[in-house]
Amino acid sequence: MTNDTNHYAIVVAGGSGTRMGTTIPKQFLSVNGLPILMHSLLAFYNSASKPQLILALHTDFHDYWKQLCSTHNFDIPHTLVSGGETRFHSVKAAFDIISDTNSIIAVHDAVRPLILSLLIDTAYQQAAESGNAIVAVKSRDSVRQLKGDTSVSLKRDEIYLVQTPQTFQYAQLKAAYLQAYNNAFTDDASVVESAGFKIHLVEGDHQNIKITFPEDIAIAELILKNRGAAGS
Ligand SMILES: Nc1ccn([C@@H]2O[C@H](COP(=O)(O)OP(=O)(O)OP(=O)(O)O)[C@@H](O)[C@H]2O)c(=O)n1
Ligand SMILES: C[C@](O)(CO)[C@H](O)COP(=O)(O)O
Repeated sequence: MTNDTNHYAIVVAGGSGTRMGTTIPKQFLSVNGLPILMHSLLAFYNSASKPQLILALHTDFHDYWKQLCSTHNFDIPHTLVSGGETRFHSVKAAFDIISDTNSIIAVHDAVRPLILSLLIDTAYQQAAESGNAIVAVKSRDSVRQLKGDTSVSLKRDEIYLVQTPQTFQYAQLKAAYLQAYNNAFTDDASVVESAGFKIHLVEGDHQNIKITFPEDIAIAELILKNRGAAGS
């Protein structure tokens, strides 16, 4: 990678949030007075890597998003694309508008609003060196794997729980997202691995939670409050 490598961030927000169970998809819910999705975009905007932002949103919510931006005076530059049927299809739709083959691209769940800008920068740096960088944390719990009607203990030091951002050199994502969709693709690392690339983990942050269930909103607010108190 050369010094003129450009950074992009694909923020995927095309889901419907069925497990959250709210009328409005969870990425629009408020955490500390700001929609979850805006926290995520701000983390990338405030990073030293200064990526160009691409936001994948279901077409039905484009006007709603524009209204929210106006309400919150949210004027961070970003390109809006239409999300797809699954996360895979949303990532693909966003990736398809990138033509810069010398770029490094981070893919991030809009619903991980607590991502730290410093970790984003580490991920871009590591992807520049290794081809990709997948943010993940070591399991803090003991882990067992079901095997038929019994279970076996696994070495927890060898178990990583995968988060986002997941960051890649352009060529890896290009090859990966040419593949047909497979429901074993639960994240970008699984898609890129299936295209034949070795996956590189970088140490993540246990506070980089994914907002999935209602209680996650309260947890996120508490973490932000503690961060604010620590910074004051
Ligand atoms: N068709 C889809 C499905 C998911 N996502 C995004 O992928 C991220 C992780 O997905 P998840 O937490 O599973 O979100 P939902 O699919 O919305 O949630 P649920 O599975 O509970 O319906 C979210 O930011 C979500 O908006 C997306 O961009 N397009
Ligand atoms: C991409 C991801 O957030 C990594 O942990 C996760 O795989 C998304 O899974 P979900 O089933 O869409 O919540």
